[in-house]
Amino acid sequence: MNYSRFFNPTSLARQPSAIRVMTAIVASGPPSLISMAGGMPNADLFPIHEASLTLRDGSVLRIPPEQMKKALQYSATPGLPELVQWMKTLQKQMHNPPTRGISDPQRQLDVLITTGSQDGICKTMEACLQEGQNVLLETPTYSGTLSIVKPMRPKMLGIKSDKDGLDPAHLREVLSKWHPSDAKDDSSSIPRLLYLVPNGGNPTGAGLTLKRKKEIYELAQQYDLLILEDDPYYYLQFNEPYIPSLLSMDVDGRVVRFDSVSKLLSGGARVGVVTGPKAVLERINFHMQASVLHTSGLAQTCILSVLESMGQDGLRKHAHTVADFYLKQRDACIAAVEKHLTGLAEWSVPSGGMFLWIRLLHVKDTFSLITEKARAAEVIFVPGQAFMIDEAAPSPYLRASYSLVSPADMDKGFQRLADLLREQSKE
Ligand SMILES: Cc1ncc(COP(=O)(O)O)c(CNc2cc3ccccc3n(O)c2=O)c1O
Repeated sequence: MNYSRFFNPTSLARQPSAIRVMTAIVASGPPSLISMAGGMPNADLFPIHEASLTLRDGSVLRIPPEQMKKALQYSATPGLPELVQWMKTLQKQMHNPPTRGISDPQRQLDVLITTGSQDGICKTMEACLQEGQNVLLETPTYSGTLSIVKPMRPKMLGIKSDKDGLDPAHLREVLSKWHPSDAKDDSSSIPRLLYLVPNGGNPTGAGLTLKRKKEIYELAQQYDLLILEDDPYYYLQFNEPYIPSLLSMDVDGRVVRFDSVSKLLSGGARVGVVTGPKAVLERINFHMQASVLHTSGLAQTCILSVLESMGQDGLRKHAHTVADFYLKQRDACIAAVEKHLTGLAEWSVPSGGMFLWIRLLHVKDTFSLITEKARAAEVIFVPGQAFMIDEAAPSPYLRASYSLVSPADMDKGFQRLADLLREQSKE
């Protein structure tokens, strides 16, 4: 793999920050090392001395003084070593990535803690994209990624998707404009990056089938694409066994995977996990050294304490409990739309995640309906335009999230939407 072809000049210009290099040396040095290098504050002066976390099951996790000192002090950019190691073990267990132990230092698998997977995606896009460059994005897709990508003004090539996720046939059709050999020509306009959400799609709730993942991976090999596998809903798949990830089939080191603790443990802790080839994670690491230095040590420590108390099996058990909750919520949501929107809208039943993607049958564009009339009727959704590459184009879609609302309120909410649609059709 020639990774340099994926990075823009700004990313290639990034070098290790001197301060972060010193921090790493101090952290790994012998106790006899006398360091007057890092401008670190004296942690003995920090007012927070220790903490305890009471979990819902009544157990109490202690963060003792020595661990609290580390949590409150500056720490390594890639993440607290113990948390990085925990995540490496989890990724091995869940995905068994083929690049885990390979000798090639560029392709060898690595793990990095970011401030939410959002920041991992952001820094990866900021390392790779250039104005006017072709980039492949599933469509519709996560509005947060579109807000990262659009200001960089690449040429966004939307790849169609359906209830089974991104359509490999359309990906093949779009790529057929080039020849695989163009990937060896630096001056070629051939796309180099593919972004997708494989499970519990946002906004669609769609899940990529294994067959499609294999086809997508083969196309990525043929055209030398880097695949950004944005997968915060992996553990919110409603069917088991989980469909194997693209990371699990990544023999080349071309998959950069984004996981998140947001849907299982805490969204506000802002802890994400990037897993992928060292050559790519190094670029993100250098960018973090210049931006945030590292993700909050306190947040990482709290998450690590919970994970260590759960263990890998406990986390999977917790994930099943969470997925079961969202499955019940999904079923209540489907019951409500079947009751109120049959004949007025159409939808596919989500295979994971927390979103239902609804197409209104007699509405050209949902934007004003939702932001004005639905709001007045005291029910709110997200208009489809938010998930489109061309946000100016009318969209008959809306995204409903069933994560927070009770089944009774879902029923009321869709009743209000149905009344609105019937009112509108009389106009
Ligand atoms: C596909 C995909 N990739 C990455 C992320 C970011 O996850 P994180 O940074 O690891 O927490 C997300 C989070 N999506 C949303 C978050 C959110 C937060 C407050 C309010 C609304 C929100 N809505 O609507 C969302 O869709 C996602 O869906």
